[in-house]
Amino acid sequence: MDGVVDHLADERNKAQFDVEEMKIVWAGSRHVFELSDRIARLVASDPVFRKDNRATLSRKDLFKNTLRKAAHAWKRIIELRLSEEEASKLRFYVDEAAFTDLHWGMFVPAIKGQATEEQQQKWLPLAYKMQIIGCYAQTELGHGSNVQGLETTATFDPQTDEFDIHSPTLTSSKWWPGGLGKVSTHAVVYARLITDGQEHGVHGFIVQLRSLDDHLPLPGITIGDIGMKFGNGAYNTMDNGVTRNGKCVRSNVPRQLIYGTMVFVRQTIVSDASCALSRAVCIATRYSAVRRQFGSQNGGVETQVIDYKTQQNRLFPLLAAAYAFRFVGEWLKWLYTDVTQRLQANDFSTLPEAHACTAGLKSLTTTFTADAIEECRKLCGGHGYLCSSGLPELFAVYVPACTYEGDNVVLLLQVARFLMKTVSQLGSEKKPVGTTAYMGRVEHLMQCRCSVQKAEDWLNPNTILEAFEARTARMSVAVAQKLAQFANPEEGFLELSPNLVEASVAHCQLIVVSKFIEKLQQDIPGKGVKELLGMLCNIYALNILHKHLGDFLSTGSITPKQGSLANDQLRSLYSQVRPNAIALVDAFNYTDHYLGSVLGRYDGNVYPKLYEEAWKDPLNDSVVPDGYHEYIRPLLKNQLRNARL
Ligand SMILES: CC/C=C\C/C=C\C/C=C\C/C=C\CC/C=C/C(=O)SCCNC(=O)CCNC(=O)[C@H](O)C(C)(C)COP(=O)(O)OP(=O)(O)OC[C@H]1O[C@@H](n2cnc3c(N)ncnc32)[C@H](O)[C@@H]1OP(=O)(O)O
Ligand SMILES: Cc1cc2nc3c(=O)[nH]c(=O)nc-3n(C[C@H](O)[C@H](O)[C@H](O)COP(=O)(O)OP(=O)(O)OC[C@H]3O[C@@H](n4cnc5c(N)ncnc54)[C@H](O)[C@@H]3O)c2cc1C
Repeated sequence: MDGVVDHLADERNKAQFDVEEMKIVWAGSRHVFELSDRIARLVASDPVFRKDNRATLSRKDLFKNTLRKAAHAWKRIIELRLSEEEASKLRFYVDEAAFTDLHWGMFVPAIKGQATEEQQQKWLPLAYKMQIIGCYAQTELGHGSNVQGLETTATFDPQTDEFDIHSPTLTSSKWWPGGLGKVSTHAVVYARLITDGQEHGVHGFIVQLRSLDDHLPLPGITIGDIGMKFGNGAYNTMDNGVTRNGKCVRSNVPRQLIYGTMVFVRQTIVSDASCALSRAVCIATRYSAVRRQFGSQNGGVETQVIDYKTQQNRLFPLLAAAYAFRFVGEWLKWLYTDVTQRLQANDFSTLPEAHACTAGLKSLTTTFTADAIEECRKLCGGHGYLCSSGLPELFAVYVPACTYEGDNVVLLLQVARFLMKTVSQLGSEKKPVGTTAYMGRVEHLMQCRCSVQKAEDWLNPNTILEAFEARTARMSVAVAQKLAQFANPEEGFLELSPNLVEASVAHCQLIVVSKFIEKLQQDIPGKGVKELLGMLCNIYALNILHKHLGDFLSTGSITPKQGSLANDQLRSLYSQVRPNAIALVDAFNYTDHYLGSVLGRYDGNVYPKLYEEAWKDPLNDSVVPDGYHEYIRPLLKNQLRNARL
């Protein structure tokens, strides 16, 4: 900030905690913080990674620009001999959806998780050096959620020792895979395995799609892009593809491992939610401190909009959620690592819980984040609607996360199956463990009474936890009892699916709250850091309680009076967080390049920069617009009307 006026300096001076230490907590460790900081600055200072022109480029130019950036990123990774961790951070800060996301995020993990040793030795070195580019081709035109309904077949031909991959119908065309449309040379294709005329369910196969010499599709394969997607710029940097038919290599893995890639990617999506959410919150918080409306006395300064309680009530729960998702993401990473180690030792016992947690938390965090980005846009008033605020593009890129890698409702129904199974086993030998351990105390949770008598009582983590546990246990048991009344359980499951989804949401919210509380039990250094995190944890929990008051009241987990006290406590927490708001978003340590927002600039110098940015629009290249002579001038001169007379 040398030589630059910091319009937010007063705000930064108000902070009551050690921001530098909070940056370490947010990053996860000092090592990750230093590495991220170095790579973020490297990307920000490289003109090839400029991204402020995305909204005005045509699709073709946008796509070519993405190819250029991806090639440049790879060049820098090689030149600087970046480690895998550094390279992945570099792609993160380049911040442009591209085929490389799928290559590194799904193709490589699918081979690592599903291929045999021999296959890995063949394919991984090629993929690591980007001598082949891969994608993940599961979804078809006719089926996405219903993986077992995929129509593509892989028929083994013992004569040639090959699998014949066939898409027999239009609906069996692979449709959506990122990177498939224009770039990928290879794909992990999911198809129904057929040997000796017998079907063996859906398996993954590595298929070469394009020639490595001239990039043309191999014989029998038709490939293209599926067309423009939501939002200008945004996810249109990605080629999502359609393809039909093909020959392929082979695969032979246990069925459960086929699901492993989805568990892995869902886990990364939860961490990614905290990034997208924190980014939107950073923009809205800084702008809310800069923006002033009303309240001036005798010509004095007007009120910063961040000081309005309604603004705080909308903004601070989102800030709290960004931290909450960060910590639950950390925990989920640990869970995934643990389950992977067990799977390698042929222990599949924790896979159902890992599946339920990744599916449920992916659903919860992406739904919340997509809604929150839109809320942040509204929190920035009219200027939030400008592309230069960064929020429209962030929303357009982010919102498909509610659909890809599993539709969020379909995923919650998976959690519901897991929950109902857990409830049905209560009282048996099989004790609930991990995230469902609380169900082991179901008798207590069904009849316990919340002890809150005054607002401050809601600051006790055990009180919060018990209220959340009671709500979830009671909702789960109630829906399980209703299910038991159906002669056909599958019919009951369909009929009661809205209630089941609500119980799943409650369970996932409980996980997030409990992992935040667990985080606070760790040793967290730095003046005031733990205190601020404690406030955010309480805001996250009490805001959910307020928003889902109906659940808490109808299950009798709290009384109306206690609900009202929770709300009083929330308001008091907002006042305590307010002086720390700017420092709390500074702790994300985002560069202005990564934020990509005039409203969220670190220095808060919003108005001159908004003005400057507006002049850069191609529409302002000429003072008199194209089309004036054809369409405006005749109108003004009434020439058309005169001609008719
Ligand atoms: C810009 C990018 C930003 C961020 C991302 C960051 C990093 C990530 C990198 C790249 C991502 C980039 C872009 C996104 C790309 C998107 C890719 C995709 O979308 S790929 C396609 C994903 N498709 C799906 O997710 C399909 C959803 N459907 C399913 O998962 C399943 O089919 C479903 C669970 C719905 C199946 O239901 P059902 O028919 O009941 O089950 P089935 O018979 O198949 O199985 C029964 C049995 O298995 C259990 N099970 C199901 N799934 C899993 C699993 N994943 N793991 C473990 N176990 C599983 C199920 O519970 C059941 O068990 P029981 O018999 O009840 O014990
Ligand atoms: C940007 C983007 C990138 C993608 N990238 C890839 C990729 O790289 N590779 C790939 O293979 N796929 C990819 N996909 C596809 C994606 O995984 C699927 O779109 C997703 O799994 C949802 O499936 P669907 O489209 O079949 O939705 P549908 O299942 O058709 O959903 C339609 C509606 O039906 C509801 N519904 C469906 N089933 C049920 C049920 N059992 N009970 C209640 N409601 C139900 C859903 O909630 C939803 O409201 C991508 C999609 C997008 C948008």
